[in-house]
Amino acid sequence: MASKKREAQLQAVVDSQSLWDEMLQNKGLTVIDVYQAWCGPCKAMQPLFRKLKNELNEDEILHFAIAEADNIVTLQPLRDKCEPVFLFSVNGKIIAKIQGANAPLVSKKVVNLIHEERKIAAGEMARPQYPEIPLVDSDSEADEEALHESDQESYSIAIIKPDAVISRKGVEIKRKITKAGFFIEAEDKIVLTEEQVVNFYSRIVDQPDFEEFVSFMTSGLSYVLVLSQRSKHHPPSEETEPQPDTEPHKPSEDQPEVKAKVTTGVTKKKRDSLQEYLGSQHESQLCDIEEDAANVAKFLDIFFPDFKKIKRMKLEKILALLRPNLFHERKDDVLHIIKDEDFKILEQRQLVLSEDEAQALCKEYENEDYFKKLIENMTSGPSLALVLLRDNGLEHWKQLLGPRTVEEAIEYFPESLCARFAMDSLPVNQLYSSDSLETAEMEIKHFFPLQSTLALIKPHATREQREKILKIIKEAGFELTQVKQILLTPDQAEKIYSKITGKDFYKDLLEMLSEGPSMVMVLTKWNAVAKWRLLIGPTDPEEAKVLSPDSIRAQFGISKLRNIVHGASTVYEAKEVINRLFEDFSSENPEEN
Ligand SMILES: Nc1ncnc2c1ncn2[C@@H]1O[C@H](COP(=O)(O)OP(=O)(O)OP(=O)(O)O)[C@@H](O)[C@H]1O
Repeated sequence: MASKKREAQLQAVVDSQSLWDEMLQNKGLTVIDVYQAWCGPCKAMQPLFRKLKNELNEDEILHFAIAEADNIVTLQPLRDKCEPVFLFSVNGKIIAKIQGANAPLVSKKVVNLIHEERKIAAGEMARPQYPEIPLVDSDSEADEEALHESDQESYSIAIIKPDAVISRKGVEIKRKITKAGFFIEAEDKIVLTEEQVVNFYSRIVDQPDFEEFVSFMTSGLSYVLVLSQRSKHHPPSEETEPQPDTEPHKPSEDQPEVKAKVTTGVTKKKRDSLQEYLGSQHESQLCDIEEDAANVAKFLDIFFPDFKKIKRMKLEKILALLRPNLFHERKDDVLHIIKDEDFKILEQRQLVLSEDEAQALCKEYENEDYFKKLIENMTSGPSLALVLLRDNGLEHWKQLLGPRTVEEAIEYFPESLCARFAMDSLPVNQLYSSDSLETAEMEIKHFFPLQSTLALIKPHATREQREKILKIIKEAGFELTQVKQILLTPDQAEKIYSKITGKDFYKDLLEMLSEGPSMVMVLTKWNAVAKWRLLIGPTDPEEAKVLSPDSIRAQFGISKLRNIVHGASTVYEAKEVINRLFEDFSSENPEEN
């Protein structure tokens, strides 16, 4: 397991066109790992490169480099490749290319080329006139590109509108869409911005009530879905055709099967029928579908800019834990490694484990004679629990950690975190990993239980400020569970502010709330009440600017009264207000439930 630092020593980092041009001045052979920013250089090949470097011992004529395709114009044709590409440059000329981490082939190529260089230097052979190879255009690559193109064409984008979401019909519509043979490739539950609505509905911008329509579309949560019908491996099957005016075929038990049944060959016909099909199901008013390939490509960029990247990934959420001694002594070192290894830390908390929790997390050691000592140690002080996200996260974390005992780690895997962070206090790995994704899910639910809070964007927020605040909310990892834009009545305001109705500024508060609609939201995440309070900052924006300059109130608040947002103060208050307020909202639309 190589750290980034060691990689950098072994391979020169080429991350700009000028460094690329400079690298081409190398004498002899340079083996270049061309990588994409989102997946990083190919770690699997690094032991091979290190071995070749040591065994061939030709530092003057054998060089290794990593080059990021996105930053180098010459490498443009290699952008967005999902497998690693290795280029072989001899005296500045790219003479060979190998796709995929094919260690035997790469090794053979390097050994042959270095033998040639040795013979040339010894005057035993003339330098072969290898042609410079093009970076693309092999048939297989052209095919791959075409395949990506056709993949893209087979997507459509659906928007399930706010009235459907608030009346809880969104889930039902999604079910009907999958029943009609579509696979939901990606989805998001968001409050659309004005720009997104204008873009998606550009064909109707000239209609007289368009402005009103935009207000409605930006007033609450919508679902945005990326749908596909493609399967490269199954022949067309008449059976799977949806029948717009009859009951559609039986839903598949699981979505991948739905995906596997349909084919590119029938895509167009089936796609044409989705809007019609939803019409026959009386849902077409609640859901709009875009199928035009050019528009779909544009909307993918708008709504899911990372769609292509994420689709190729296997993003996995895992629980990691630093046992008490490690947390106490070397927390920062471990956190640096976690970040260097491209894990995103979604949540983290210190906690003193109960005996039951410690026993559950140390189950793998329960038959060891040091088990009792281990449990004592685990419950003796705070541990650090983390929720981590990464492509192939579970496997990567396990590999980084190495074996379960220090003895084994030191003997066989000295670079593993188990060996590097070994401590006298315990013979076991100081870091914990869930053993499977299922366990990870259960552990995350246990250590990071979800909580909801009530939040409000006050009427004086401009549309632009509201959109920025919603973006901050999303980026902070809150799920927008419910959203309703509403002109709060004094009764409803009292439900939110029951604690302060006796204050002398309460009248002003009511007056301010009557100036226009507020955006009332339920936000959900671990520790949501406290996290939201932290994000909004102190009541007085002037104080917020000093104490918490990045907070929402510091950025957008005007005065104590017009401090842009509200948040419930306690978990109890949040629960009470959400129940009372949203009960109230649903009784406004009884026919919708
Ligand atoms: N001194 C004041 N003058 C004018 N308005 C005030 C004053 N203090 C509070 N408010 C208004 O009343 C709201 C509720 O006041 P509270 O004391 O509960 O503050 P808070 O808990 O920080 O804010 P919130 O409950 O809105 O999150 C504040 O958000 C603010 O709009």
